[in-house]
Amino acid sequence: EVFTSLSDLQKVLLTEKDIALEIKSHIEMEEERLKRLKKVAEDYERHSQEALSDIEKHLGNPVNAYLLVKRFTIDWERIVDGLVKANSTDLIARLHNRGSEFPVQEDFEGAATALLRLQDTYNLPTAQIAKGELQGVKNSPEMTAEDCFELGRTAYNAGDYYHCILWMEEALNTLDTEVNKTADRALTIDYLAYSLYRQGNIRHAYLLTQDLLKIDPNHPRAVNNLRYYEKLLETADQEKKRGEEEDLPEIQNQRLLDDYRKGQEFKQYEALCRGEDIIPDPNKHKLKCRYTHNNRPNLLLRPLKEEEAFLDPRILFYHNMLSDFEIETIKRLAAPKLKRATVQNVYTGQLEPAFYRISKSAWLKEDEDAVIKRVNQRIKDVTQLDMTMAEDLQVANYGIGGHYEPHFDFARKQEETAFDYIHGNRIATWLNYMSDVTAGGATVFIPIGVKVFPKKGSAVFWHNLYRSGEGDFRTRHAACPVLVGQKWVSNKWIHERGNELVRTCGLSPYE
Ligand SMILES: O=C(O)CCC(=O)C(=O)O
Ligand SMILES: [Fe+2]
Repeated sequence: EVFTSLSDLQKVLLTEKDIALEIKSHIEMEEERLKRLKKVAEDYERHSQEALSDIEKHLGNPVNAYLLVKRFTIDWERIVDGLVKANSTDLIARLHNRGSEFPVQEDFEGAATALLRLQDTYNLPTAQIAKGELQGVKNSPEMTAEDCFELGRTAYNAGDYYHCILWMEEALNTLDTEVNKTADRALTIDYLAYSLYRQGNIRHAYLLTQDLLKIDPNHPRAVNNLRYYEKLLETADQEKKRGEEEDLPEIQNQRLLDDYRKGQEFKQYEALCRGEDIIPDPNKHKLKCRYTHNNRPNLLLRPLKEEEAFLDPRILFYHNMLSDFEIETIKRLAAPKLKRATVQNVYTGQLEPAFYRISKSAWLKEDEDAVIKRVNQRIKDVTQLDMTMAEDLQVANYGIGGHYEPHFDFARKQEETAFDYIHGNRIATWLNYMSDVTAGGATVFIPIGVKVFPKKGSAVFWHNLYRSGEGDFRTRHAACPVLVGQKWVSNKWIHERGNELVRTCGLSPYE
């Protein structure tokens, strides 16, 4: 699955370069082959001309007879095998034999789904995406009618008629402007009409199907569909007991959402990702920033700039956490180990990939490199928490539209399997941003309306648990889909055990 991380897609670009070389060398070979094949044709032509000019004399010579037969047997096989058969099967095998860097259908569907997700989350008009404009950033070519069509078809195959309508309409608009048409108008209308019907626009489906029949009068499905839509319209008209033609209603096209996505939280999550202020922070004027060193030798020499992002729960932002060198080292160590991120199944305790978390991640141990040790030490110095039970440093790279939907970092009571008693629950999260993200990719805390935008070298820190060990539900957070650019993060999950005397209980469970 190369679509789940941009790091892997980078390899695909190199593959593309190799492929160009392979094809070019193949063409050279083929040109050579055709040259020799042409010589064979000329030789046959010349030979037959000579022989035909005096057939009897020619065939009267047994050597000639022998040679003629040989031309059609022994020589012939050599010619067919060596010169007539093209070697494209070899080429195909060689091109495909490149292992995991070769994107496959699943990757295409992943990339298509990601584009549609970005369209929804960031409220992007279809025409703008087709023009390659993403929130004012333009660095892709315009999509052809066929590019739009294939996106619509992927949506269709997933039963997503909402996006199918948007993209088939875009395909038709683009077709109108194309000199060299890249898509089939009839087929596009076919998909569009049916999707319109599925979204409850029978009259529109009916009219479009009529258009389709003008292009292709014998289209078998269109003939049947037209009759079917006609019937539906008749019944609808009878029910309304209205004889008169009414105006064409506006197209209805509702986004397809499951129950969770229809709910309040998901709406708020998407609004936060777009940078909207969903809950004004009443304590905004009280937020402070300072240099922090905690009297630690390393930090005294290099204090961190600490900024409060929210007071309760306390969310802290650190401006100068990692150096470029440290970031490059962490990325370099993690790149070969990146694997599709998994989440723990609440019921089985098993780790499995999930559509709501699309990124690749790797774990780095402290002894792998001095940089890891140094970064871990810095986190310890700043948070003053005990790290004995902390998890290894996790590195994540988000792919096209990569995201992590709202979740808690701590395990809830019903997920007893998630964390053992030796380590305890995840008391706190330290999250390093290891790249700037051109657009999108914020970390958002939904219940409190906080959004943190990644900045290379900076970090955020928060406690997931109250001092009592109760989970703090206000820390529910998410990683918004990356709209433009790359997103690399690394994080350290710190656990309860060892911190009993560092972060002691208060008087109430919720402080
Ligand atoms: O990448 C982010 O912004 C947040 C990641 C996160 O919440 C997690 O990995 O648990
Ligand atoms: Fe998280």
